[in-house]
Amino acid sequence: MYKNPSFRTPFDFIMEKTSDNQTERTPLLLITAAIEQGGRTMASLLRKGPLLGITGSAQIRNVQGEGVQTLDQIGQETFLGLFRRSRAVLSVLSEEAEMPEVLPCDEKTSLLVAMDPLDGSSNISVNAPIGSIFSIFRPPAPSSSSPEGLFLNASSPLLSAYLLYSVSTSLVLAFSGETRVFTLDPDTGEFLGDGSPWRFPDKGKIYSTNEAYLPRWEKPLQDYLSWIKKERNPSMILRYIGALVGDFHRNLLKGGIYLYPAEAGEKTSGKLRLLYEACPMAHIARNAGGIATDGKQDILTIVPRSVHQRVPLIVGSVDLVREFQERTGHPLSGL
Ligand SMILES: O=P(O)(O)OC[C@H]1O[C@](O)(COP(=O)(O)O)[C@@H](O)[C@@H]1O
Ligand SMILES: [Mg+2]
Repeated sequence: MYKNPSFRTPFDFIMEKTSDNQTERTPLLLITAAIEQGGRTMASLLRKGPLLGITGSAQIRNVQGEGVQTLDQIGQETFLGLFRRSRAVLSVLSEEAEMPEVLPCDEKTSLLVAMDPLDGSSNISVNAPIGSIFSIFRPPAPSSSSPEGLFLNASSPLLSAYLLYSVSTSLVLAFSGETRVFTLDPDTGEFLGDGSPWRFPDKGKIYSTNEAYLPRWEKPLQDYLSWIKKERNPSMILRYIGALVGDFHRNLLKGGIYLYPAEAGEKTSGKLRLLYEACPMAHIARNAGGIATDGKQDILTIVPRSVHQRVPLIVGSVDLVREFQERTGHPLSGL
């Protein structure tokens, strides 16, 4: 198969961006390689899906009380095993485990990984897009705190990534001021991209949200949705996949805004988890010229109170998120 010689790999990206940061180069390369390997494994399993009997429920509930799918478990074991073997990860926090797991590591500069190994679980059984999400943090100094303390005191992500398993498998990496998009070549196993930074396009017109929950939203949010539908000029269109990775990716490529706000009742802090869903998407958005907020505050400035903390998330193109903030009464300052 013809390979465009100008294609670049995640390895090239990290090498280029760490030319003046040799200390973190090795752990970042090892961690990125683990994410790529996990992506290849997951994509290859997903190609056969129901034929392998892996698209059903595992008949258990996770620490958050949510039903666990077989693929949630496979994702957890796959990525955890790869991070363990990398010996570059000090601790892994996962949606699928109550406490962060401390791993054996060689590197003096080992890093922290927070992950949602399988995002969009409800899409598995219907063969719709799903993903895996990662944020990589520097451990706080001194790094002798408890496993949870490591994550609660870490600063904003150093590198963020997601894998999207869909018509093809995409790997999106945000690091050092750039967001880059790579595609898995299933023949060679390489993730390849054109080497250019990705920016949210101007003038996006997509909004993505589960409108079924609108009756439980705060009034300013309901008014914003009503304004989008009846008055906004130019008008917008609704697209919702129901997997954060898929919805975010479409909006990143086409321009749009994703909303999962707080709700009255059970989801007073929203649904998405700060450290391994909202934070990585906020970091990827920021590196692509976008913004993320919980409605009042930039997601990247929120200091976590617990490792599985949930937050409302509004993320996307800068103009659309600013417009949302202005119309709901919390204009973002300094962004
Ligand atoms: O069904 P809802 O409430 O719209 O939820 C969809 C959201 O829930 C999630 O699926 C949560 O992900 P998990 O599969 O990792 O639990 C998000 O990816 C997605 O945006
Ligand atoms: Mg998720």
